[in-house]
Amino acid sequence: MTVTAIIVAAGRGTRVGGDRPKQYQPLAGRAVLGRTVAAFAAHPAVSGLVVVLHPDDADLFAEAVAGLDLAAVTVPGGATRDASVQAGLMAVPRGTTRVLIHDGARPLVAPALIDRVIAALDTCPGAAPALPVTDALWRGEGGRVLAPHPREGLFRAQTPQGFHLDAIRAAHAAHPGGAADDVEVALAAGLDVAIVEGDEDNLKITHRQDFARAERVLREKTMDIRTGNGFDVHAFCEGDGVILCGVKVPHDKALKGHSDADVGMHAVTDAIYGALADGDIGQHFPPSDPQWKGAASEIFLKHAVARAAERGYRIANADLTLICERPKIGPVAGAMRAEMARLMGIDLDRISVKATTSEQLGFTGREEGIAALASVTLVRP
Ligand SMILES: Nc1ccn([C@@H]2O[C@H](COP(=O)(O)OP(=O)(O)OP(=O)(O)O)[C@@H](O)[C@H]2O)c(=O)n1
Ligand SMILES: C[C@](O)(CO)[C@H](O)COP(=O)(O)O
Repeated sequence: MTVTAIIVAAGRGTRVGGDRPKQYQPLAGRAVLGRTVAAFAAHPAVSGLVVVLHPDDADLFAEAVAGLDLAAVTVPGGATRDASVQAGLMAVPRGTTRVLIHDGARPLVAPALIDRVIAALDTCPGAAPALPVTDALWRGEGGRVLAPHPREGLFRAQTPQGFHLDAIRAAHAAHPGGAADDVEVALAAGLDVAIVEGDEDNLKITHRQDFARAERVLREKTMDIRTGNGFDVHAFCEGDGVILCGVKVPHDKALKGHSDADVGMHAVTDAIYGALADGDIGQHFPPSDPQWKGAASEIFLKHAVARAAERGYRIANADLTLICERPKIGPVAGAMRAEMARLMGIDLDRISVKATTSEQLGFTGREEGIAALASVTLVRP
């Protein structure tokens, strides 16, 4: 079984309008047709690709698929959709036994939907995705409802519509033309067509507002949640206080470091870089660089927060644990949270600062320094 996808894209997109046909207009930064072609090119069960183009669109097509490693045949389409499908059917590579006929204007087709159509062709000469009609239906005229229309047994047809090649070629050859889709052509030839489960996201860009709908779907699909962790240690030295989370805490020692040695803020900063897979503080602010000597650590934190925002992430929450016998953190934890929330531009209930001793064990137990451990979650909606 060798499957070829035929993507029909020779229409003019008159209902959408614009300076170029809808399939060449950008959808979240990438041409509609570039997305459609990429979906089939990446599908492991699809070995051939035929794209049916309007004769005027060669340059637009080249631009739409630039950067894709594509082995596609392109052919000129006709004046109607079914004429374009017929042109595609004549151009499929030798050895093709099954074809998937798909609208170039349906860029959000999912691999699982393609799988369902291909699987159904094992037992039927035709298979197409569809969704049952769930709204009530009426017939209407002149802005008035004439009568309800029964919706039982009604489906909304989608593509790709799959067929055994010889059967659909013969069906198209015998059809007078004017069919809405290839299932209509197949049925006219007496072919059996299986209905497979469609997908609400597999919408067809038909009107201008469909771009906004498709962008919403894409945003949902690209939602990203990341977590990062950070760990830091600073040793005590002579002094009269430490800076923790931007708050000066009185103590009989200070923390030693190239910057202000704010161990808590460093751990949170590294957790943000970690979630972004974007290195660590030492990489962005090398200790060998004298300009960071004694620097306030909020410079580092604000840098990491800005890097996250640039990539479209917001900070969902940060959780910091300070490990030390002294100074006591409880009395100043509220002030630390408030300062961290201010610096990170997040609500107070998204930042936690807590502390533990190490039961007098290890270097923190011997009061040689403070350790800090942080987790951060980033969300890109
Ligand atoms: N002569 C045609 C007409 C349509 N199509 C393709 O068939 C698919 C479904 O058609 P439709 O959404 O109606 O696209 P257009 O014909 O371009 O839209 P309009 O009717 O608004 O002009 C589209 O991918 C379209 O490019 C085609 O290849 N050849
Ligand atoms: C083939 C099709 O996508 C099935 O829903 C649809 O019929 C083609 O688009 P058109 O707007 O009907 O031309």
